Parts: sequence; C-alpha cells; structure tokens
Amino acid sequence: MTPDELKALVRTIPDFPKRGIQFRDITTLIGNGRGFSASVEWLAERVEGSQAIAGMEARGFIFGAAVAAHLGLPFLPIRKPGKLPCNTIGVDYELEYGLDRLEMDPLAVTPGQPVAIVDDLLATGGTALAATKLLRQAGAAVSRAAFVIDLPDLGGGRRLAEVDVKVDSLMSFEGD
Ligand SMILES: O=P(O)(O)OC[C@H]1O[C@H](OP(=O)(O)OP(=O)(O)O)[C@H](O)[C@@H]1O
Ligand SMILES: Nc1ncnc2[nH]cnc12
Repeated sequence: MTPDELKALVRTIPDFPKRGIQFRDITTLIGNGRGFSASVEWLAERVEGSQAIAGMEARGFIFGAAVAAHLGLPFLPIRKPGKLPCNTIGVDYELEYGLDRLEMDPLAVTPGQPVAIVDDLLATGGTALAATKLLRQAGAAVSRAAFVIDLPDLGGGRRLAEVDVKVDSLMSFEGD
C-alpha cells in the first residue's frame, strides 16, 4: 500500500479530547490488516540496526511491539505512572492536550545499547523527548525514532533533532 493509501485509513475526529484538537485516530488504520502490516513494515525498515525497540503506553505499544517482533528484537515498554512492578525512573512531560508522566525499568537496557523509539504519532514531541531522556538516563544510546503520523505544525521533529534524534514519519498532517 502507498503512503497516501495508508493516510486515507487514518480517521480524523474534530474536538477530541478537547475543543480545537483534530484527533488523528489510528484505530481505523490498524483495523485494516493490510494497512497495519504495511505500516509496521515501513517503521521496521526505518529502525533496522537498532538492538531494541521502545514504545510508549498505550498507542506506542501497538506499533512498537509489532515492529520489535517483526525484527526479532526486544521490546521495552515505557509506561504511564504506577504500572511497572519494579523500581522505576520517571519523567513528567507536557503534550498537546495535557500533562503526563512516563516510567521505565532502569535495568531494561545495557550500557550503550542502541534503542529506537516507535510511536503512532509525533505532535509536540513531549512524549518522545521524555522517552529519550529516560532511555538515556538508563544508559541506552537513542538516535532514531519512527512514527506513523507527524504533526509538523507542533514542532516535535525540531525538538527531537535538537537532542540528536533522527525522525522518520510515514505520513504527516499539516495546516488544519
Ligand atoms: O508529541 P506529543 O505532544 O507528546 O504527543 C504524542 C503522544 O500523544 C499520544 O499519546 P497519549 O499521551 O494521548 O496516550 P495514549 O497513547 O495512551 O492514547 C500519542 O500516542 C503520542 O504518544
Ligand atoms: N492531534 C492528535 N491526534 C491524535 N493523537 C494525538 N496525540 C497528541 N496530539 C494528537
């Protein structure tokens, strides 16, 4: 499937979860078997060469885990607060429509291990920056991140470039 065909599978819902937000919903993309599979293959090609894939709860688990399994790599879950049973490190961050916190097991990576980030969507970059910070704090080398959707108007790509993370995105939505 072409990137345009995949983009046509993303549903836009206005004013969710807050007035003024155009919510780009991947439910309809993953609800299409060929679309899901093509998206996972596209992401996997971008992060090949990494030694592990990290994905952020919850939508990052959908694509991150699938990409890791596709490449035969470990998957590192980066979770919302209070979910991991082990000792954790955490970071608070801001996103397009609120505040949140991410946590991970600091022992999940080995020193210098190249870990790529995979998520469904890049908006302000707050989530991916928080994940980068956590993974680096745990000792991982983070230089790549791949997303299904980029919202370039919100500047996430620029913010990740500033911390030396190269970004690839399968499609983007701009100007509305
Ligand atoms: O670039 P940002 O401004 O940080 O926004 C992008 C993040 O927002 C969404 O997650 P959300 O926190 O809504 O959680 P969910 O995956 O549990 O739906 C999305 O899945 C990204 O992780
Ligand atoms: N506009 C948006 N649509 C879907 N998920 C998002 N996460 C942050 N902004 C979003």
